[in-house]
Amino acid sequence: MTALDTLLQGGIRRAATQAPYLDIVALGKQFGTFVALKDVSLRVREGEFISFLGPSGCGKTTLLRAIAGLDPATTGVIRQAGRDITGLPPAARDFGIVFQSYALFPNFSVADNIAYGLRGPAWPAKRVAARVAELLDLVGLAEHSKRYPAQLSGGQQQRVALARALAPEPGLLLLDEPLSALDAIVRLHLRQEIRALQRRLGVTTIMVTHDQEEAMGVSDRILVMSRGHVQQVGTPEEVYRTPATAFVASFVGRSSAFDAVVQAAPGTISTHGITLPAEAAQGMLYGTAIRAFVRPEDVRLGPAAEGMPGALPMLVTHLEYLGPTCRIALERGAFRLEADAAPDLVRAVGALPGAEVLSAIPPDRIMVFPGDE
Ligand SMILES: Nc1ncnc2c1ncn2[C@@H]1O[C@H](COP(=O)(O)OP(=O)(O)OP(=O)(O)O)[C@@H](O)[C@H]1O
Repeated sequence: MTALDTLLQGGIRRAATQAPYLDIVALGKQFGTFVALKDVSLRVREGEFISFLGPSGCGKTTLLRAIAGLDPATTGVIRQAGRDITGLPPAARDFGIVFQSYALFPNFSVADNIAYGLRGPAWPAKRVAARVAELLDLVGLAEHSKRYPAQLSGGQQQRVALARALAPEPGLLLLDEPLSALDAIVRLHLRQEIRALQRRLGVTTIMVTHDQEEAMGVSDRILVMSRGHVQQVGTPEEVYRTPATAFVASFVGRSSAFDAVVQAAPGTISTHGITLPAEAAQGMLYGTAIRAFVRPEDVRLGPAAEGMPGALPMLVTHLEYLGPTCRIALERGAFRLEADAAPDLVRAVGALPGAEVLSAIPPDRIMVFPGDE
């Protein structure tokens, strides 16, 4: 073993044994008979940025509110920094929170809004003033400290809300759809700012969002939820490339989905009379009904498809020019695929509506899941 190996192994051992900063164990939440969260477990490392992603009503906000103590869980345990906080009221917990609707005090100036939580003996006036000045700088609003919320744009108001949440130096920053009310450009800009700020401060952060691009763009890991269940927890690349369930494959990123059946030859599936090699089907029982997914950027066209197993001519039925790529709808009988290709390639292979192009899917790029999932 080299010195580097020893060092790496030591690091891995330390990471594996390090207690999580936030430890959520078998959390459940019921509203009457309605089960909003079921058996949710998650370990968040110190300094990590985690997003809760899922469709409307899946339980993301309920989970965030349980962590904050705003709506305590029915069952399960939550530990923060080794302390069992499950039964603690919000005021006894250590977090800052930002909501979608800025929730600023309209009759307080920007500076007073930020100072709002800085009370008690630990915060003499001088320290408050210094902390407010520091945060105004941090969120780029030093010149606006005397303004009132109504005199600020939506993005600026959300920066004030962020500064207010961070002011008491909480161990945990909770963001509940913080960007949803903003327009697309401000939204993109602010999400990058939030991430940069979070990295700089090293504050453990959880963000609720239903926008997958947002979650992919800023998170260390994403927790994907559906109907109160955790579907997968993984890095953006893991949830995109190796989704754990059919739900994750269809919810995260674009894909063409089709029903298929596992064939007798190992690693092959068939759909609408077409046989395709699919590595993921290897080891699955002959005759198993599956749901398959293919990402549009994985479809090979023209010369790139030549000689690939399963390559077949497909009819171009529709073409959308999107700037850097074109989105192409392909069809062969009832089998339909969506493909993304650079405009140059589209021109080179003549993939125009009405034309046929040779198309293929690399066998390792077909994601398959048992049909009843
Ligand atoms: N106080 C409540 N009483 C009854 N049901 C509730 C309550 N709060 C939430 N629910 C239900 O729990 C489920 C999860 O709600 P939650 O707000 O966590 O969803 P979400 O994933 O955050 O959705 P959205 O993105 O729309 O905010 C929903 O079906 C919702 O109707």
